[in-house]
Amino acid sequence: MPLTTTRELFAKALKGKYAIGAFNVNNMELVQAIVEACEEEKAPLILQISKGARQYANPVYLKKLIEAAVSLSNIPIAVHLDHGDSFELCKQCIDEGFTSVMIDASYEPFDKNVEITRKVVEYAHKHNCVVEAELGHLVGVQFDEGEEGGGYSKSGHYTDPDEAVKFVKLTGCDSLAVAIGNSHGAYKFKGDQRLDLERLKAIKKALMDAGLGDYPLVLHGASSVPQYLVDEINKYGGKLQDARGVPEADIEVARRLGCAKVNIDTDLRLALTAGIRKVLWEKPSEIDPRKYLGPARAMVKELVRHKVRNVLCCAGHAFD
Ligand SMILES: O=C(CO)COP(=O)(O)O
Ligand SMILES: O=C[C@H](O)COP(=O)(O)O
Ligand SMILES: [Zn+2]
Ligand SMILES: [Zn+2]
Repeated sequence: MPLTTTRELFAKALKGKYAIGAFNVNNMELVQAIVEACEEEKAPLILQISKGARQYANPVYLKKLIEAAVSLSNIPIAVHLDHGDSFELCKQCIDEGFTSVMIDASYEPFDKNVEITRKVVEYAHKHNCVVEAELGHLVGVQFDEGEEGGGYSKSGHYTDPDEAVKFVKLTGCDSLAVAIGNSHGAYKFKGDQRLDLERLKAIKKALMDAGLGDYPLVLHGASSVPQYLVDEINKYGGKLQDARGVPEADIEVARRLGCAKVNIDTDLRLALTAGIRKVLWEKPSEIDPRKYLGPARAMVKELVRHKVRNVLCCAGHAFD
C-alpha cells in the first residue's frame, strides 16, 4: 500500500472516536517493531521523524527504511516531520515526499507563529502535503502559576480556545497540537498533576462553534511512562527517579474528545532501553548486537501493540 495522508486517517479516526498513534523512529529496529505491531493489529499508522532523527540516521536511510516498511506491509502509513522548526526544513521534507509535516513555531509570538505556519501551509497544500501546527507551550514539570486549576489565562503556557480558533482560521493548518499540561520526556508531572481535559473540551467546542467542524487536535508528549519499564530499567542498572507520564486513562479521554493524533516517543525509548539493559546485565559477555537489539525490538513491539489496542483503540481500523 502506498504512503497515505493524515487527512484521510484523521477524518476516519474522528468519526470512529479512535486516535492514530504517531510513533517516532530513529533506526531500523524501531521502524520494524512499530510497523509489525500495527500490521498484526491492523492499525493505521503515522511514522514520524524529528530533525534530530534526520541528523542521527541520515534522511536517506530513514526514507529507505520507511519505503521498505511500506512495501512489506498492508496497512496505511503516513510519514510525518515531527517539530519542524523552519519553513526550509518543512519544504525539504515536502520535497522528499513526506505526506505530512509539522511546523512548530509555538516558541514565537502569536503573529509570527501565524506568519511562519501560513507560509508552510501554502507550500504544503500546493504539493499535496498536510500541515500540523502548534499553539501554546509544552511546559514540563513546572506549571504556570495560576493555571493549575485550569483557568484559561491568555498569558500562560496553555492553549487558549479563542486563540486556537483565530490561529486555525488565519493559517489554514490541517491539525493543531495543543498544550493542556502535556510535555515531552519521562518527567512530565509532579505529584498528582494531570492533563487539563476541561480545556481540551473547550478548545474542541470553540473550533466546532466557529464552523471548523470536528477539527483534528494533536496530543504531543503523550507517553505514559509505564512503571514496569521504569522498574525494569532500574533493576538492570538504570537510574530513573520520579519518572512520570500521562495516565493512559487521560489519553483515552483525550481520544474521545477529538485528539486524532497521539505522539509517543519516550515510551519507545524506555522499552528499547529496558530490553537492551536486561540482556547486557544478565549476559555481560554478550557482544552480538542482534542478541540485545532483537529482544529490545520485541519489547517495543509489545508496547506498540498495547497502545494501539487498548489506549488509542485504532486496532482493527486499518481498512475503514
Ligand atoms: O510529542 C512527542 C513527539 O513529538 C513525544 O512525546 P513523549 O516524549 O511523551 O513520548
Ligand atoms: O518531541 C520530541 C520527540 O520526542 C523527538 O525527540 P528528538 O528531537 O530527541 O528526536
Ligand atoms: Zn512545540
Ligand atoms: Zn512533540
